[in-house]
Amino acid sequence: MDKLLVRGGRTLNGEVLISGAKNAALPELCAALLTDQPVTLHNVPQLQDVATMLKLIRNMGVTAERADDGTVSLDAGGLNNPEAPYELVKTMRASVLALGPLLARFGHAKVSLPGGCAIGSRPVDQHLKGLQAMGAEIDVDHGYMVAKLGGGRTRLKGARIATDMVTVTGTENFLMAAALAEGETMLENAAQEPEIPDLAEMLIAMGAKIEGHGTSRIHIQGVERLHGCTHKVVADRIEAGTFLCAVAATGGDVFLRHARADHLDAVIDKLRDAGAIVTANEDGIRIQGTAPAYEHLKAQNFRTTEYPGFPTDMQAQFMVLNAIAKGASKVTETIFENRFMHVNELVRLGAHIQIDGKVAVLEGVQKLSGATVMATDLRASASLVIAGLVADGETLVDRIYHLDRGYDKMEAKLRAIGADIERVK
Ligand SMILES: CC(=O)N[C@H]1[C@@H](OP(=O)(O)OP(=O)(O)OC[C@H]2O[C@@H](n3ccc(=O)[nH]c3=O)[C@H](O)[C@@H]2O)O[C@H](CO)[C@@H](O)[C@@H]1O
Ligand SMILES: C=C(OP(=O)(O)O)C(=O)O
Repeated sequence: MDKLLVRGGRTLNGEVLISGAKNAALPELCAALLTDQPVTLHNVPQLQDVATMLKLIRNMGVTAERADDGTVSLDAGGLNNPEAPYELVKTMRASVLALGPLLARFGHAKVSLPGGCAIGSRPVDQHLKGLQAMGAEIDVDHGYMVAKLGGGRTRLKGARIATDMVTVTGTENFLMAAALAEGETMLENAAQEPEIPDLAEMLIAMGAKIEGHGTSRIHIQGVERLHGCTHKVVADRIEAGTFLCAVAATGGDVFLRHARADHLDAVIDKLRDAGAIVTANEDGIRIQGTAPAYEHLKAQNFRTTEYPGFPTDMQAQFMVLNAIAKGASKVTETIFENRFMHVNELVRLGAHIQIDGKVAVLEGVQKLSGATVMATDLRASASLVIAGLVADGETLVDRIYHLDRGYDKMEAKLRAIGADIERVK
């Protein structure tokens, strides 16, 4: 099993090219299932999750080709097996995004329940509730969501859907389903994460009628057919945020080309409050920091919330900064019930952190010391890599298959800006 060996103590300098967003590419690959015409996606990141999603849709009968420049050409004209088997779904929760499009185009679908994962139980009850409001009959049978249209219908019907909480993939499933439904759909309490408007723009390019995307109320007027399109996947704000935290931690001067500062306001505000220098233009974001963090950064309290609040997907990475910055801080996780799995590993590196329910209480330390640590989920893995970059001596991060699920060539990008990091068996 691959591991990452990091030797800490180097500052980072230079330029990093930020890839397309995992959390936009995955729903957008599923959106191609809505039409029998060719769809081309540019800027698709090279990730394990994308490989899994391509496997999943090819298994349905979709033709999907990937070029080295990040272009993926899809043709769901021959889709004849609207099914997502457990073997593929179990490694990637985003497979639930196949349900809305399959149901909308074929009137039936069979998608394995994704199950829980390290960060929490992650139920899909809201997805089911919303699709049922649109006229779907969904049974859970032998671990599968078996969905069909009820009442002799040939298409889903528009509906008003108000979810109990803000759900990102739920909003995406409803957007895709409603695009081909009969009549109007109003999504209340919709997610506003930048990946939602990016998906909506792709659907509009396919002929969908959508208004209000990027706000909490999205209106969709269903159409009978969608056509092919070409779309460029938005830049990955979480990859960019991860590099921002890495450079703030190690010190240095790095430009993140293609990163969107307007998608990272909450994180950039906290970085500036901590003492890092962050500037941005339309080409990307520049961060400048000075080592050691303990002398130049002030720890920040923060609380994860839905966009535009502080993203839960940045909580673990920013926590490393608090662990090595001067002062006490509190980090509150409000989205997932079990997203502090990195804390014990950071403590093994010398961090002072205690967990009290949803709150992690930290006291900054002057230095971390390298050790073997275990990655438990995607962003926890990234936080351990950042910790390794500043720790004394060698840090070996085990189980990095979690990292490979969502970061495009992370160690190569870090090495190019001066990190001492290598992949070992
Ligand atoms: C592929 C993708 O885009 N993943 C992102 C997406 O996950 P995902 O879309 O799975 O996360 P949600 O926004 O749905 O989850 C938010 C909260 O709602 C709960 N919930 C959600 C749906 C439901 O039917 N029932 C329910 O109880 C979840 O357990 C969680 O506590 O948004 C999360 C929150 O920003 C991010 O961490 C993930 O990186
Ligand atoms: C939790 C994440 O992803 P997923 O929803 O794919 O598990 C993430 O990107 O941090």
